[in-house]
Amino acid sequence: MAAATVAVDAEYLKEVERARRDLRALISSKSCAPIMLRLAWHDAGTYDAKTKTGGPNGSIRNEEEYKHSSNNGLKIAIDLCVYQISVPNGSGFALISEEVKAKHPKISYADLYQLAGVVAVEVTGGPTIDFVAGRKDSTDCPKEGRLPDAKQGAPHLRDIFYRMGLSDKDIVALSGGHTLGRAHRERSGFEGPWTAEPLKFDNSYFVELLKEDSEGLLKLPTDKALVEDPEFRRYVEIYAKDEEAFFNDYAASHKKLSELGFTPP
Ligand SMILES: C=CC1=C(C)/C(=C/c2[nH]c(Cc3[nH]c(Cc4[nH]c(OC(C)(C)C)c(C)c4C=C)c(C)c3CCC(=O)O)c(CCC(=O)O)c2C)NC1=O
Ligand SMILES: [Fe+3]
Repeated sequence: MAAATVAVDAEYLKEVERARRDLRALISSKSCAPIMLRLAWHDAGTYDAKTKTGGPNGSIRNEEEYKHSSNNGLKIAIDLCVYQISVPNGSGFALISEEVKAKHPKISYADLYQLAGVVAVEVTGGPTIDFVAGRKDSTDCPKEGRLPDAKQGAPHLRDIFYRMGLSDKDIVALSGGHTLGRAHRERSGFEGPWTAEPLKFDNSYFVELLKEDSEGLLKLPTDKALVEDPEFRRYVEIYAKDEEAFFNDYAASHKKLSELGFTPP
């Protein structure tokens, strides 16, 4: 059963562009591009191509799903879709809460989270990613265990990403998203950034992968699998040498992941 879609008329598309502007302001002002990108992936990365369940449907906003241990920390990003504006009130400042979602009630959470992922890559200097609107929200939460386990290696990565309907090239390109952000011990048990500039979207993740370990920089077991497996390594070497090739492949894989199970209206 293909994922249901919301009616996308001219008004909906205008709302999407208004929300894109609000997300640019929010993500830039809060420097929260990495966690917003992770939120978009964790909503989409549950897709099962065989059963056509999970995928980018906003279900991660439900406590049952954001409480999964692989989603530790993501409630911060879910709540960041509510942003606060401080306004003078005579005796000081009052915080008013202006929910991006409340400002744009027509937009589904599913579209909002994927739009946030696209904007997060754009505002940190990454490639422009084509965004097609129309995802419908679902409250069906997949069982825990559909996202990859960082402690495993290449066979596990293939099991998880092939189940989504993605390829070896997608696995390597999407892992390049670790050019942004960092791991937090209290969330995943891992600690630290993957690159020297965790708020800059570039190909430095792949350059670091091909070097010896650098003090203070992280390599997950799943990251190391990308250089240990000869098929994955082919792409790592291309992306480390050619940032444009990485940007092109990343933009295509990002769009694919953000549209798993979704047939654009
Ligand atoms: C390919 C396998 C893969 C694994 C196992 C993975 C695991 C993973 N990713 C991140 C954080 C993490 N991940 C990501 C992008 C990301 N994540 C992700 O893997 C999925 C979703 C499939 C698991 C994809 C496909 C992408 C692609 C863009 C960002 C931007 C951050 C930093 C967030 C922050 O700074 O808070 C953490 C640390 C969480 C924390 O402690 O805050 C871990 C353990 N990321 C991976 O790529
Ligand atoms: Fe990750």
